[in-house]
Amino acid sequence: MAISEKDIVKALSTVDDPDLKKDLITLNMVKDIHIEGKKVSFTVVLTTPACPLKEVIRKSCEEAIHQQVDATLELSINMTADVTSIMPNGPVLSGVKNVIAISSGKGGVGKSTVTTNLALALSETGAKVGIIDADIYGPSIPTMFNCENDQPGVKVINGKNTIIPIEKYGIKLLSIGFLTPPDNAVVWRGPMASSALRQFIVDTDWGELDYLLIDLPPGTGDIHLSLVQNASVTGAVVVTTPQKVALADALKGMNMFTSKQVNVPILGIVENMAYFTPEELPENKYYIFGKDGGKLMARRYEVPFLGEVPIVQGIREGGDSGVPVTLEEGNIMGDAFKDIAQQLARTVAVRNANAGKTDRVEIKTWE
Ligand SMILES: Nc1ncnc2c1ncn2[C@@H]1O[C@H](COP(=O)(O)OP(=O)(O)OP(=O)(O)O)[C@@H](O)[C@H]1O
Repeated sequence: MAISEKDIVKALSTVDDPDLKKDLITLNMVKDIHIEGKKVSFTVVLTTPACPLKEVIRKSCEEAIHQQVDATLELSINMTADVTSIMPNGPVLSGVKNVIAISSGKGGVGKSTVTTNLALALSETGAKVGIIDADIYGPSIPTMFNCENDQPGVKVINGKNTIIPIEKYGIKLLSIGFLTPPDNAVVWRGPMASSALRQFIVDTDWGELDYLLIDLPPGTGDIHLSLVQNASVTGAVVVTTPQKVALADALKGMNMFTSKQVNVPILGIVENMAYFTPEELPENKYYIFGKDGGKLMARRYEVPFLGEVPIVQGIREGGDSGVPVTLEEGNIMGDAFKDIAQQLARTVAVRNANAGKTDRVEIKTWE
């Protein structure tokens, strides 16, 4: 008997996406089914190009069809990805699928290092990525991307002056640091900084992006408020070191995002400087700031733990030289960031599949 498209759909409706816990047909992930005699081809559209379960899903599709339809079919499965979004398609950031806040309670815990390397790791999987460096106290993204002397462009689009981000290593970038000379310490006042961030969000041509990462100042303040008022934020990543004082501050940050008025979900915790390890002796681990603080915090507050990064000289050097470790082929520290990026992309996909959009915040001040 000839095989029909219906038979294939029926078999694939028994295959679940392990993260999203629904079947591929319900999730509308199967496209372009073609049948020619014993040859069957179709495309599975995953929700993240970084999907570590790609091969598991492919195998499950093969098994389902061979077991339920015909064991002799010749299958050709094309695995692609289309990052999901819960952003409203309004005029603001209309081509941006996910806005992700990268935050920390304390300063100096490695928020910009994590933002930089996560952006590069996400981009390496094929995603389109941008960064807004909104850290008014120490905008370090231009240094980490070795573009301190670059200037974003301005173009008139639809009669309006529009900022064109600079592009480095395939990442679109804007930094509050581009607005001030590198050797000139400017004290950003709240309203001034908020208005700069607003321009980066509202008056910038970001084009099509899967992820726009926002490197926030440490703590909570006007910039955080400005972000959630101007953009619909997919979620926040909290970067912390394992010691008690950092964790206490990280918790305050988490509570701000999840407060009733702000209502931005926590996508997960990254534990940076989890331990010190000499690069030549990676099996030697020294827990100088304590052990597993971020992991335990994630467990306690029931938020995803995205991964840990040790203190390694190369990470600091990569940040200072403007060639982040993730760019270095075969660098095991780069692999740590790649794992975290995969986890983050998965968490975003799960969040988008299960929850509604985050509304922009209408409040004017924190309560
Ligand atoms: N895992 C790591 N190993 C080694 N050095 C690191 C690591 N993470 C961050 N650093 C270094 O620590 C310093 C502070 O990091 P970074 O600027 O990323 O922190 P931050 O939290 O963004 O700081 P700020 O509070 O100024 O925004 C930088 O010199 C960076 O290279």
